[in-house]
Amino acid sequence: MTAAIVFDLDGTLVDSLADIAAAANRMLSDQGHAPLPEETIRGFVGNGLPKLVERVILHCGLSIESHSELTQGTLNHYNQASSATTRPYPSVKDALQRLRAADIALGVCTNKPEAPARHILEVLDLAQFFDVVIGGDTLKSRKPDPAHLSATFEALGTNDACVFVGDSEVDAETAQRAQVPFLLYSEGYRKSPVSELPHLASFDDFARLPDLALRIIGLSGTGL
Ligand SMILES: O=C(O)COP(=O)(O)O
Ligand SMILES: [Mg+2]
Repeated sequence: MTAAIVFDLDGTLVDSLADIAAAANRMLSDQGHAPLPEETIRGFVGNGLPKLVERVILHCGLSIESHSELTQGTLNHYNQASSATTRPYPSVKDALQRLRAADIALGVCTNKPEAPARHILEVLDLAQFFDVVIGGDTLKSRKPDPAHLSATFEALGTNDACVFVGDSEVDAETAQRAQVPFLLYSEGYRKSPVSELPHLASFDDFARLPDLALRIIGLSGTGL
């Protein structure tokens, strides 16, 4: 049996909001539209780039007919500067190191397109920890479809002793539908109070994650 932990990316492993907002605002600028505040765009993150662009279009009163073109335009901008300011949250790297040292297989299940997801993990020196990265455009399914998460665990070669770690309503729903224990990182892009999201435990500091996760998957660790 291989124990495995799968992580969400945006708002969980990395704080990527400023680069996402910059790409959306460059697309808006191409359309002659004023930029949106980062806080507004924060509320649009979670269901992947096409959905984010759809939310921007509706918010700004642009034509939904141009959805494909504006999604491609936003992705082009994002691919040019996806790691300009994006950084791991504090203690993420140490936590991943500890989990790998405990022989846990690690994967990423993100709604971000796979290419920028892999790029960010490389640039931030996090790619080394992950055997599997499945993006929002890798499969036909994406979170909250539980198939996206199940496929990530299957690719890691396990369907036992699993934990999913994420930051959002979408992640909580995905875990619930896939029947995987869910750990909620409370410092990401969630819109509702922690108490309204189904989760086994929450944490606000990655220094706490290894003990928490190891205890849940029954290996060791010291306390929830
Ligand atoms: O791209 C998004 O909308 C969210 O990405 P995430 O699944 O890594 O949080
Ligand atoms: Mg997220």
